[in-house]
Amino acid sequence: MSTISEKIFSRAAGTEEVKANEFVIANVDYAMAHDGTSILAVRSFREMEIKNVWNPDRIVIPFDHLTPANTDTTAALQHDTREWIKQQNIKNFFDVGEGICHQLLPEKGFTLPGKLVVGADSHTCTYGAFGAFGTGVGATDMSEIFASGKLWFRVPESIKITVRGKLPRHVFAKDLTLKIIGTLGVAGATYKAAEFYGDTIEDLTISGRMTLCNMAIEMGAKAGIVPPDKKTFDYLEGRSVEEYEPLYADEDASYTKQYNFYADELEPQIACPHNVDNVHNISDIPATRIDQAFIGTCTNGRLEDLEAAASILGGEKVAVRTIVVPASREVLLEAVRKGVIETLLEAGVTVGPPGCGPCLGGHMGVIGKDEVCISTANRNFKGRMGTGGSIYLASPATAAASAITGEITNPADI
Ligand SMILES: CC(C)[C@H](C(=O)O)[C@@H](O)C(=O)O
Ligand code: SF4
Repeated sequence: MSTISEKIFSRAAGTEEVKANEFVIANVDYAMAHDGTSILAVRSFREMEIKNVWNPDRIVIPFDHLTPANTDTTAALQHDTREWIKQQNIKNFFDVGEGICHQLLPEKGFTLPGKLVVGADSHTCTYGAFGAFGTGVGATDMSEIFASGKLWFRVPESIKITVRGKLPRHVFAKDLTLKIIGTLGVAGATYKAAEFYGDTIEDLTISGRMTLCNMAIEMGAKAGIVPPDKKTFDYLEGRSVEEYEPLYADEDASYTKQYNFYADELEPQIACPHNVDNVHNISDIPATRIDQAFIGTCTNGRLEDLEAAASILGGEKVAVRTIVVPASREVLLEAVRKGVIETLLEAGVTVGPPGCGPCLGGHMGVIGKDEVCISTANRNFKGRMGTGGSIYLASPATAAASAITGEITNPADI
């Protein structure tokens, strides 16, 4: 009678049947740090005066947050980290332009069902879309993993979220995700593992499941997990770096809470400033002008997202500056091959290099103090994209529709 998380931790800790709330020391299957956090993890690793990392092949480092470097300070720090990566013989290093960590680890086959993947980034929970236990830690914890390959955990309790029905036209995984977070609240799943079930979840594409699991942390969850199925195995075919064994919850697994959602009547959702759980039906939002639209990030920067935007923007012109940042080189290449980028460029969109782009306000689309941005990202905290400004979170289709009119707009109205 175990949940998926209990099973993964039993395997990773090499103990029989660990239960929620037990403390374990787990072997980490893959460890990830990006340019922002590897710098700090390396600093603390050096302070430990340990010579070599535990296993260079199990460490993955994408440079995505401030790439290409925005200042000479950033450039110098990145240079130092690159040197350390070379010296440690870490081959899984993805430099400028390869893409966002949470897109690259799945594409490169590191996020496998039943595995424990820990990242020095809060949205590491994205990997639950593949039936892995993916979770974020701070840079100091990451340096411990670099050194030993292990980390202690309190095995989380689990909640069960079941979604039934068919998402209407113009309503996407992002809208469902916002609905769930709006209902549970930013602390509604604190330190819980959220397992997702139901025909709506089964119908979601891999990309949609990644959007859903990506935002699990926004309701406080330690992980968000979709049980792996044929779609998962098909995606991983030809990508997975090693064998894996999918793990599923037992029928009588114990959940501290169960929630039910219905997709049939859902309309596009908007998370209004300045909290991710300030979620409303788009029809309840008063006329709101925008200055910028941003489509990208580890939440919504995949091919399917760019296609959804292009299907709205095709033959139209944007009324406000509109920035599209593909989540990875693979996404960008596919979007070029399929003519999606051409459609976006013709509509007046600015396309940036794969990476986080302006998501956390570092560069390439920071907003002014009184400006309003509609964004497909996962956070709308005050100051997230600049010292001031307001951020409305939405799906790529809603962001694209709003870019055309210059105010928050339901894609059904275009
Ligand atoms: C910079 C990094 C530590 C941070 C995170 O952990 O999430 C960033 O990716 C974010 O989205 O705010
Ligand atoms: S795209 Fe945004 S949310 Fe995702 S890892 Fe980068 S900064 Fe964080």
